[in-house]
Amino acid sequence: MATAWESGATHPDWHTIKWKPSVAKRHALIKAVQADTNVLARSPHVAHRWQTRGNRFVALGYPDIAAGDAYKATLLCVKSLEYLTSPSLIRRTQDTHQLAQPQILELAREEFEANLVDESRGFTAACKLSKTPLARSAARGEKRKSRFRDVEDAETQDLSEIREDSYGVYAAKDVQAGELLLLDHTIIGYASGAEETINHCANCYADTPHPLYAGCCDAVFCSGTCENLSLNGYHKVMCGKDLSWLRKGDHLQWLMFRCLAMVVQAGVHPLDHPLVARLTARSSACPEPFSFVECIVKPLRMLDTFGADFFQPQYDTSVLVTLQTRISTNYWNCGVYKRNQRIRECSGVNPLYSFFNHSCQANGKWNSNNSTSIVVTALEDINKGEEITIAYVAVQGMTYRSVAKPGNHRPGLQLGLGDQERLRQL
Ligand SMILES: C[S@@+](CC[C@H](N)C(=O)[O-])C[C@H]1O[C@@H](n2cnc3c(N)ncnc32)[C@H](O)[C@@H]1O
Repeated sequence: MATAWESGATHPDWHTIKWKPSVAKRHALIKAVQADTNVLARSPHVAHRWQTRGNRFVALGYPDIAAGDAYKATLLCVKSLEYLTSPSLIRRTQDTHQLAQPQILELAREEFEANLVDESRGFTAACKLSKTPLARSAARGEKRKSRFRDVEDAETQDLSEIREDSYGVYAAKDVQAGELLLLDHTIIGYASGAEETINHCANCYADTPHPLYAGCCDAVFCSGTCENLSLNGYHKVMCGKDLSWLRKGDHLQWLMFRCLAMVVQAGVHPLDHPLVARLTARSSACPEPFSFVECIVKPLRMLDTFGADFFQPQYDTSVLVTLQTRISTNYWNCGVYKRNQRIRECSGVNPLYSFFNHSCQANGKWNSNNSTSIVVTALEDINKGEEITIAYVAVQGMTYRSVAKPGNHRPGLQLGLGDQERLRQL
């Protein structure tokens, strides 16, 4: 169009467009179209302007002209997506969600206090949650977002000078080398290679010789714990759905899948779910690669699969990207070997394990135990009140060690007979 559009040059098509505007509305639309046309002459590469003008043409009864504008808007969107999917792009995450929820901290504390407790046998919890000075140096110069704002930590008065919001796991009692410290099941887990076994637990992927049947589909579980975690956590929204489009072996994708199923089934804002709200945010100084398909297309398709309306504000792109970043900051991954053969690769985001800080001279050791459940044991005697750290990187390799076969453990890692018995029961 060389000049501003003029009404009357062509006739409206009221056969295709059923709704006729009032005279006043028509005048307003014509003025708006002329203004749009002038703006487009100056800035022709703004997709939404073409779309807006196209919508006005539809309302005025010119669907053919509107189609041309809509097509130009589409071409511009495709072009900008090509730019946005460029592999050189990285995400500088701004984790801006406010998590001022003291109850999240309280819940995590209660979970630590209840872990491995068996009053009839006199077993008490070995771990507790407290503020840590470890991340202070890492946080220096950067204002960290508070997840547990307004919480007075009475137990850590001696650390009152610590302002950063970083937590760690501490010994709740004196523990001995080799002692079992924590058993942490999770909803957010995945294992590749598990399909080769006859039966594997649909929640934690452990080999399951005595399966419990879900009833609704052919899923089986290794224990009542996993059955509860699955059915009450995420299974209902994914049961019977076609998942063939999800790539096998892509761990982060499957962790996101479980996480989204969990928040949809719970019907809460993804970042408010207690298992997400507790996760530490990634420092904005550590950007991540961006992939249009992985970060946007797949999560939206997952939400659609679960029957969620992804146009709702709680599924905004910034929320989904934050969720993904939280997962990638807190997930663990390890290969499982049997007679030097890699038989499985497991990964997960575990609700209690995610509070352990890293040390190259760790006093604790983690093992995924051929499933997505994490077992933490003491590598040395640890005094009550000492921080329990683990090595995030499994330098020694994660060899296949069944808890039922203590001979497979490295020297110093043997579980006591009582611990083996406890693990079998859990
Ligand atoms: C899995 S979380 C560990 C728990 C975390 N401190 C919290 O408050 O939830 C991992 C994050 O903790 C911090 N962290 C863990 N070990 C650390 C260490 N040795 N020094 C500094 N920061 C550490 C880093 O911010 C890391 O991204």
